[in-house]
Amino acid sequence: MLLGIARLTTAPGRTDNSDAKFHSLANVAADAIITIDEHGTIQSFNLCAERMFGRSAESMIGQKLHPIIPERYRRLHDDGVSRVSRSGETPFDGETREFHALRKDGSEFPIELTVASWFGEDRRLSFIGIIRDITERKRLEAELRQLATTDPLTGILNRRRFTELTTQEIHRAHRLRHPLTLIMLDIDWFKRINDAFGHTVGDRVIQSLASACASELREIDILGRLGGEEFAVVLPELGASGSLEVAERLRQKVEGLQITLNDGRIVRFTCSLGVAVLKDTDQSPDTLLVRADNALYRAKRDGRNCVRAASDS
Ligand SMILES: Nc1nc2c(ncn2[C@@H]2O[C@H](COP(=O)(O)OP(=O)(O)OP(=O)(O)O)[C@@H](O)[C@H]2O)c(=O)[nH]1
Repeated sequence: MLLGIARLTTAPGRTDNSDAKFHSLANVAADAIITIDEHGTIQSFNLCAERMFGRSAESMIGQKLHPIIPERYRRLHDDGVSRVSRSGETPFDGETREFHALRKDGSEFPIELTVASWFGEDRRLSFIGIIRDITERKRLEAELRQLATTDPLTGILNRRRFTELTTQEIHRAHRLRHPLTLIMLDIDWFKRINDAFGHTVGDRVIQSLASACASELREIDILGRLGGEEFAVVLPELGASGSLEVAERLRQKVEGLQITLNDGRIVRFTCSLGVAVLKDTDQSPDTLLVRADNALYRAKRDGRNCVRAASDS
């Protein structure tokens, strides 16, 4: 749109002053607007750019853009400007892309940049960059991603994200012909804990179990809360015996946990675990989860606070 200013036709009987129009528009714009010549030298730097980068127009006009570009991208920028100037082709014209920019205090922030270019009356190429600070948008995106993937009570993966990552791991294990196992874990007599001590204490039990399990697992393991007092762990690269050992370690760890209430009472709890090994026929987490759930059911039936393997593991 701003590019069009240079080409605006003027109503009959009125004189045009494109420069004045450009500057008055640029200075009320909510985005930073910077123009550079074919050598990458700044020609104009609007008020919003001054605020965004913490630099005055006076100090920037006549300089290169380097002070507002993080050092690692400067070379790339210079090469891009000289390539475009040489060829006269402007591949990003009108496109909006995301980059990082630099404030005077050295802090980096994400921006969205739209570039347009035009040939002046002297046939020289100029560029205009419209820059939007997208820090807030990025923060909200990260927050949304966090909400969509984690369980708010424990901070571990929610069922949806656990299923997504497990699906990826299953495909990887099949492709590489590597082992993979899944453990299902369920707190024993959890309803009694809620009934005896209240929901808030029940929540603390769930939280302490989640963080205890997370601390026992490797970086590559996937821990998720499937719902209520039910959890699952995927152990890539581990076969039946290795995962039975991990499950037994988790069982002992949970058995050793305790929560001290304000009145000094101590709450202890246990969990039951079911282990299933990935088979060639498992194409999604569903069938693996069913076998682990059957093993978990046997652990409950066999008196709880124990580990059982799926019959074919
Ligand atoms: N405090 C709390 N309780 C929950 C939450 N989600 C589910 N529950 C409770 O978890 C309890 C699950 O009880 P059951 O499925 O009967 O199982 P259990 O009492 O653990 O018995 P077993 O699994 O057979 O050992 C129910 O009372 C639910 O209300 C939660 O987020 N917080």
